[in-house]
Amino acid sequence: MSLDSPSIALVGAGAMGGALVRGWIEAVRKGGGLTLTVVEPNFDPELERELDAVGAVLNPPDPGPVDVVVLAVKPQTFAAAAEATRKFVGPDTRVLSIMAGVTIDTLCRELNATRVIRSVPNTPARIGRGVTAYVASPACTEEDRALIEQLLEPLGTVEPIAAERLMDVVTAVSGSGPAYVFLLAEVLAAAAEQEGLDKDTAMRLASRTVAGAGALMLETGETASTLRKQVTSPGGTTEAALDVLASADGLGPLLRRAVSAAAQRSRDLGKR
Ligand SMILES: NC(=O)C1=CN([C@@H]2O[C@H](COP(=O)(O)OP(=O)(O)OC[C@H]3O[C@@H](n4cnc5c(N)ncnc54)[C@H](O)[C@@H]3O)[C@@H](O)[C@H]2O)C=CC1
Ligand SMILES: O=C(O)[C@@H]1CCC=N1
Repeated sequence: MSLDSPSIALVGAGAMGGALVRGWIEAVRKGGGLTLTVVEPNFDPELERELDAVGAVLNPPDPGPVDVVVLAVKPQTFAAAAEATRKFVGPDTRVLSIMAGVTIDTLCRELNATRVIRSVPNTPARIGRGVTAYVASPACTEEDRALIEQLLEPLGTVEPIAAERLMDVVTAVSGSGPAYVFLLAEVLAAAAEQEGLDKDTAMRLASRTVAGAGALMLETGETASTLRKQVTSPGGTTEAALDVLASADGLGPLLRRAVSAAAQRSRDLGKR
């Protein structure tokens, strides 16, 4: 998809803000344009070069209120960043936040905004394979939602969420979720080492297994449950392992506690 030449002010361009910029660069390559103001002490010079190469306007003088303000600083930094952000917000500006926990109410109040979208991307966005969930304030129009989806689509799939109260669990599942999967690869490799494999072979086998299983699920469209059953021969090795993982103190209750802790942290971040 191309970009309909929006003017954007991006506040914070680290891992996730940088991924957004990379996605927009790819979109502009396909057509349209972009006027981008970046508020970031350490903006990646490679992104500056790429923006220039696709003909985007970077850091125009006196940008004033823009079409979209994107907040991609840490939630703990928001209060400090808010003051410098207000000058980009006018009556027609949409505010798109990717900050964990920060509520639509807080964003409206701190930025004098009404058309606010709170979203949760995840790190596979770096390769366009992320999933971004979002919820819009009541003042947002259909056009606002369409514009925001256009800005998020380069990151991967986009999921509208029905109610803001669900954004904490969304953050705990898809926002933080990649870390759980990477941890799975790490602990699988550690277990392999304990059973006698050398460190490098263990890590290669574990990471290819996690990556291959994820790709299989994505590319076949089959459910996780179906694919799990395909691996599990009656009386076989997988069954022996799953008896442990699915036990009363196994992976299910453990992840239930982990997701609950992450959702609670998201709520707490919103109270600061
Ligand atoms: N990393 C992840 O997996 C996800 C992160 N998020 C949210 O995305 C936001 C950004 O996270 P990351 O990109 O991972 O963090 P990051 O630390 O990579 O990026 C934050 C950037 O903000 C910049 N910054 C700090 N103070 C600033 C200020 N006053 N004005 C402008 N820029 C300032 C920093 O230099 C840094 O580059 C966070 O709010 C986080 O909750 C949401 C979903 C997933
Ligand atoms: O850990 C965090 O707070 C952020 C939000 C979701 C993923 N990373």
